[in-house]
Amino acid sequence: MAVDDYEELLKYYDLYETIGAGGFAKVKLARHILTGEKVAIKIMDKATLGDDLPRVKMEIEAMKNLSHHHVCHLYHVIETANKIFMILEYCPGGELFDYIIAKDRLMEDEARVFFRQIVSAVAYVHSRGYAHRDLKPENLLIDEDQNLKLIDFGLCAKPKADIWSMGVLMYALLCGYLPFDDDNVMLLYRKIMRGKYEIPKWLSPDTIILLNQMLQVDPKKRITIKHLLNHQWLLQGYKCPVEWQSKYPLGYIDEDCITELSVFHKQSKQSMTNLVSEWNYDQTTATYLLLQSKKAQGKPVRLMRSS
Ligand SMILES: COc1cc(O)cc(Nc2ccc(C(=O)Nc3ccccc3)c(OCCC[NH3+])c2)c1
Repeated sequence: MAVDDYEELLKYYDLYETIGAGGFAKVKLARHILTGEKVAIKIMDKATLGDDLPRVKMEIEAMKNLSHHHVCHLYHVIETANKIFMILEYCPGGELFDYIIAKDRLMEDEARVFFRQIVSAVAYVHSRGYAHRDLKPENLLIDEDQNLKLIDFGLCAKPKADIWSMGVLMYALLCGYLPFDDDNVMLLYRKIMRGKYEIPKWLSPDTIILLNQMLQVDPKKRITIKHLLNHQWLLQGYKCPVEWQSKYPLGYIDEDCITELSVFHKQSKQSMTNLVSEWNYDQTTATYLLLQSKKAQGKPVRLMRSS
């Protein structure tokens, strides 16, 4: 019989339009019924995924270990006979890529605001023992407060390999095009390995120094994430180094959210705390994290009572 893969999803979420369709996934807008919060749902078909299924599992496992204000949050995972649904943080500002194109290129002080957020996210991801390995303007979304959120950990792995990509990102922010580009893959590869790139006249001396330190062909000569955090280019206009620690660390349990959940489910606070602390990335995890997000946005920490 035709198994309805959407049955469980539709218990908890109202689905709206498709906002993105990539290789083996599509992303739909949705609303979490109990909290009223908007979310993005990445929908994958297991048959279409084929050999990419392990990548998706790796990403989901990595996301369960990442909780940071500049990393897009995973709230809930639903797996059915044919589908995998990842319920993700809502980032309505679109891609950084489109933002740069729309403005042609960014001035240094605007680029610095974004780049500090990227360094913060990557330093946090590395501190958790992961490398993103696919850092590019398409994988940085803007949220409703003009803050960047790192997405798509489908290529993430344990070794660290992100510094060079951040050099390419910083160049793209300041120039509006890539430092190494060629339609012919072999010629592109040769340009990358030579490590030579055009320096437009509008780049400041400090900018050129930092780009050179990140785009070093020899990884041993490349600047480390630790030295990036308080590099003079990132400090200009700011007094403090880049803060990379998470504002709401993993496993943190918020009293107000537990209280609302225990009242709503007519459970004791202790049993509610125990259930949330299992972090099953099920409806309980989603409801708790979305309540926490409401609190962080200054919204009432309330669940919808069926009218
Ligand atoms: C960990 O976060 C991830 C992992 C991943 O594999 C994919 C995504 N993709 C996302 C997440 C959120 C959105 C989103 O909220 N978009 C949006 C919302 C309202 C208006 C416009 C866009 C997302 O959008 C994809 C289309 C953007 N070009 C992708 C996150």
